[in-house]
Amino acid sequence: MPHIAFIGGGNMARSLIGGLIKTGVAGSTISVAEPRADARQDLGREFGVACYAESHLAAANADVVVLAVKPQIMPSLQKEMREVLARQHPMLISIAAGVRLDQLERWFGALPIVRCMPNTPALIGAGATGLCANARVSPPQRAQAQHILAAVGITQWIAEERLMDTVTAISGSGPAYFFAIVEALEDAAVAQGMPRATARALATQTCLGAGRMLTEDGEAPGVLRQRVTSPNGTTQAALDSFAGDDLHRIVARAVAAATRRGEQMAADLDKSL
Ligand SMILES: NC(=O)C1=CN([C@@H]2O[C@H](COP(=O)(O)OP(=O)(O)OC[C@H]3O[C@@H](n4cnc5c(N)ncnc54)[C@H](O)[C@@H]3O)[C@@H](O)[C@H]2O)C=CC1
Ligand SMILES: O=C(O)[C@@H]1CCC=N1
Repeated sequence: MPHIAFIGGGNMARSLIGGLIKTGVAGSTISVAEPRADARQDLGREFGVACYAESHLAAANADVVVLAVKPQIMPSLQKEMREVLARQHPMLISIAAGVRLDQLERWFGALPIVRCMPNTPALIGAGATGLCANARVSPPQRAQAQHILAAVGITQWIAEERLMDTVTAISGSGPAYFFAIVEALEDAAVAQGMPRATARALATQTCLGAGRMLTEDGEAPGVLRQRVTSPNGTTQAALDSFAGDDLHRIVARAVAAATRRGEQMAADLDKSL
């Protein structure tokens, strides 16, 4: 069993650890570095993992080190981690938005590194993760990285690293877009006089139903859309309204803004050094 160390024990690390434990990974093969004492206590109690306040202690025996801190924190880890990483030579897996493979190599050394982007549905085993590896990652390490992320949902390898910012803009941030649409549907129904609880229940279940049809039916989204749309019916009226407001352009602009923000976050890290 490889030993996995998580640096950062926040939301995403908790999701990944929970997923790994559910797939049968022993808590004793996982360690976590987390500065917040209450989070350390919770993780230890819930999953039986060893928790440390200092990163180099968590990484001491690790074959795989998952970097699960905020992007802005990442460069500050190098001082504490460099020695243990040089000794252990683990595979690094970064889940930080924006942060590029060349930056990770510069901060942490010539290691096998996988940059990936999961999302919060990982919490319930329904995550979507894009992964991208540097040339030092061996085929078994690639499989190992995929195995860790597959514990919390589907995985897709991304050949061109620049597209990792697109992954962030589509699936990393994506859950928030669907939550925003449910909020908007709910508000629209409330504006027409429906009680909020009823509106929320209907909009939420519709989101779940549409998501399940997309994943279980195997049909393209356009085909599923057409099946709802009776000629000259209610759906057609709503879709015409969306088209009039140029929904595709609205979505493309939002995705471009998220992609640019990912690129900008990495550029800011370059400047801050
Ligand atoms: N929240 C999301 O939807 C997604 C987040 N991500 C990425 O995951 C990473 C973590 O995000 P979250 O889990 O949401 O954040 P979070 O804030 O819940 O977790 C980060 C944890 O790192 C800890 N930390 C801070 N300094 C540390 C240090 N020096 N050593 C060890 N731990 C330290 C914090 O106490 C905190 O518990 C970020 O880089 C983010 O870009 C990736 C995909 C989705
Ligand atoms: O908003 C963010 O920056 C992070 C990355 C993807 C989802 N949340």
